[in-house]
Amino acid sequence: MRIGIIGLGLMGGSLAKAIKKVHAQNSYIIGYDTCPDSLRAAYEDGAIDDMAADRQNAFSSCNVIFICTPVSRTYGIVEDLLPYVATDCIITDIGSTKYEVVTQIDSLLKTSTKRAYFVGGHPMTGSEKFGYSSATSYLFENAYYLLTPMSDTPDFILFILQKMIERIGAIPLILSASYHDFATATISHLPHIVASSLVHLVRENDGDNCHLHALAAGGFKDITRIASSNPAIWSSICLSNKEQLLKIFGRYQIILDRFLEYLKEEDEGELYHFFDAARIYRNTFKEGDTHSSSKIYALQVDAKDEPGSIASIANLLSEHHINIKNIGIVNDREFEAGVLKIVVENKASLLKATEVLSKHHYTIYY
Ligand SMILES: NC(=O)C1=CN([C@@H]2O[C@H](COP(=O)(O)OP(=O)(O)OC[C@H]3O[C@@H](n4cnc5c(N)ncnc54)[C@H](O)[C@@H]3O)[C@@H](O)[C@H]2O)C=CC1
Ligand SMILES: O=C(O)C(=O)Cc1ccc(O)cc1
Repeated sequence: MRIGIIGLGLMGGSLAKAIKKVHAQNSYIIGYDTCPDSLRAAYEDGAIDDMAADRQNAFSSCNVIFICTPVSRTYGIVEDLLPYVATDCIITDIGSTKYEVVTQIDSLLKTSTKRAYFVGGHPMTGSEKFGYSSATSYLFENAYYLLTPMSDTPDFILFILQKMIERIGAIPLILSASYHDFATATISHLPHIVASSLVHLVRENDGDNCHLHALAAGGFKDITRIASSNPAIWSSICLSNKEQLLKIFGRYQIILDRFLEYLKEEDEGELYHFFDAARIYRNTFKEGDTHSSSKIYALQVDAKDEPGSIASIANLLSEHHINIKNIGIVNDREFEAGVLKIVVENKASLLKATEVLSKHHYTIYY
């Protein structure tokens, strides 16, 4: 299969690496990025097989093209590409908003003489990091990958994309574009705005001694991690999901106003209930519990903040034939001592890893 990837940052770079991991023999990836350094880095890494010199002709042989740029760029790229793509080419994107892009491209395709398909996509995974240097081959594992087909998208087109998504370890889920935008405004876009506004609150209220900055730890760092995300990506997301964001902002304001009322009234019972109801609901979100058939076998282990400590743990597990599926530093910890999250293949590997690491005096958490 010949695959095009336009935009080789965190998401596009990760996609290229993930496809290469599972399809190395029978995939040929042509990449393009307006940033020459990202394009060259992806090529030198072997994540892509060819560097497109331009955005148009270079993709004419592709069966599937993924657009992995800021959402504001997607429509223009499809418009430029369309005259050059092969008949029956599948074009998809991975942008965080769907309704605007899908509606505009639907109109474009309906007035075009070219028979090509567009299916909106959105992997529900990522991080506050950005750029090709942060791309990993395992980003999509066990993540929901939302698809928002057009009303006339043929089943076989959807089937091809679903299979590709499953091969990179993600879980395809079909939604309407409008419901997608409502859902992501609520669970992702508004939380990003809240995180950035909390950072502004500290910045604007700190004194010359910077005490607020020095004291902010634990909960503040947990809730504001995503404020470190790429501003170009997030301003583009907000503009593209303006209607749903305004709606959900209004509902959020009602909750804040309710809280303010309880506080002004010194209503201890309602204040208690406010925190308790949130606590109970929050505790029903299990980390990594995305899909019943994709149980994650993971443990967390304290790693010293010194060179070689991660390698020692990885070597230890490898010596005992324990295959590591995923490994990463947990960001949302109160202290900086470093907790390493390790995902293994199955329950037997998890028990063995626990035994081996305990024997070597590592502290383990689940
Ligand atoms: N960051 C995240 O966690 C997630 C992001 N997304 C979506 O993925 C898309 C990409 O985001 P990231 O990879 O995080 O951003 P990024 O900033 O890491 O990468 C974007 C890349 O697109 C390139 N680019 C920009 N304009 C271009 C153009 N006209 N032609 C070719 N390349 C161009 C940039 O040079 C950059 O390398 C966005 O639409 C975002 O909404 C979706 C899920 C998660
Ligand atoms: O880092 C995080 O927690 C994220 O929220 C990543 C993310 C960013 C944008 C998306 O559209 C989906 C996921």
